[in-house]
Amino acid sequence: MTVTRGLEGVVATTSSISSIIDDTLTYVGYNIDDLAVNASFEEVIYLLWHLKLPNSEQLAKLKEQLAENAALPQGVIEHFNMYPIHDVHPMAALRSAVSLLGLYDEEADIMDPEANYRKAIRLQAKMPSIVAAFARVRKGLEPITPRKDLDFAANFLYMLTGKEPEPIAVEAMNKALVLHADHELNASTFTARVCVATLSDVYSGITAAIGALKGPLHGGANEAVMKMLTEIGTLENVEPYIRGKLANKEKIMGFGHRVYRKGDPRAKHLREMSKKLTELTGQPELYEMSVNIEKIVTGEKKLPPNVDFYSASVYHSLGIDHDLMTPIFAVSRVSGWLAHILEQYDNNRLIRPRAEYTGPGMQKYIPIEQRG
Ligand SMILES: CC(=O)SCCNC(=O)CCNC(=O)[C@H](O)C(C)(C)COP(=O)(O)OP(=O)(O)OC[C@H]1O[C@@H](n2cnc3c(N)ncnc32)[C@H](O)[C@@H]1OP(=O)(O)O
Ligand SMILES: O=C([O-])CC(=O)C(=O)O
Repeated sequence: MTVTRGLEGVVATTSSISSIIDDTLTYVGYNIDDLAVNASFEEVIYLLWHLKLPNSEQLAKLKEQLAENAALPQGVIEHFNMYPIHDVHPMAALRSAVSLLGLYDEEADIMDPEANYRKAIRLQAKMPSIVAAFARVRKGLEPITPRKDLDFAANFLYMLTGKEPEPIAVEAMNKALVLHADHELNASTFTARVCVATLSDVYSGITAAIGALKGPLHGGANEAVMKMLTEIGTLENVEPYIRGKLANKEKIMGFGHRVYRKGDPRAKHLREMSKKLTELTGQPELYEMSVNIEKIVTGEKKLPPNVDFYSASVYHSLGIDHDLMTPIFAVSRVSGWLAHILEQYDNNRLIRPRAEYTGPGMQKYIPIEQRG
């Protein structure tokens, strides 16, 4: 048996959704650089689910479907008050809420493609409502009813804050959502595909994927980057802090990638936004600290920043609570997870690799009273 730890380089499926070839990321053949500058998040959702960009009518219909399905069942909102411990992480709340949402969906276990597409719409529409509602309920605030006249990015910011967002904030959120939407067979997408390849339901697949995204080696890295920036605190402290971590062989969050070697093409868009937004909010040192960290880590370790590095200062500049950064990633990535789930159902095969056994050889059962 050949063991490939972490399945590095293993090609486990075919997919028409997104590709990473020679450090270039495309969604259905469209370069991410093109989409980041030109596309709305709703267009990207349509692209990932239908493998083509929508015309105006198709886009209008999708927007209407998302708006119609954004409201949450009251029970999902109420369950946030039932958690036995106080400081529940919003990713844990999101994971639980999505699982609970499945109990409200009469079609949850209906497996035909039309029913699965309807569930995709409901989940995509409700994920931002869950994140925003939890963010408010935990502070003792009322959740905000989603608005049907706002686009996805604007409505999400509106539900978080209760205020109609500035155009620059909407532009930044839309771009961040576009950049995070899909990424070939990353850990959470693979998790979703493994789950539904048993012919389990869409809600189970998304719940499992949220669990995988939560970890700091994956989506959880954006919150970890913000924690690091907060700990560093000043521009002068960057050098000793980062060099100290590297000397201790600790990982610097937001750097490195399993697939990219020269660099993550999404990072430059987030770097640009970080520069603009930190200047606008009067915190340019946050961007300067980030740039200095990048200089040291690329110089010492030849590791470029990934998507999570500059997204931290972007979301911070938008006034977003630091522990909501990974849930925002999930609000975007659910579009990709759903695309992959629909693709998996369409041409399913159980995903079941092997493990090379390294435990003890054959043993004989010893009755408990004879064991030492
Ligand atoms: C959306 C996303 O999921 S993007 C990734 C988000 N995650 C992070 O930013 C967390 C920090 N980065 C990492 O942990 C890794 O780079 C990963 C998990 C992303 C990729 O990991 P892998 O492909 O498994 O690489 P692995 O962890 O084996 O690293 C290879 C070498 O580079 C080093 N390295 C990798 N990333 C880092 C880092 N961020 N800081 C310091 N050293 C690093 C490792 O220590 C290792 O060194 P060694 O060979 O001397 O032991
Ligand atoms: O592809 C990966 O391994 C992680 C990543 O960058 C993503 O999911 O966006």
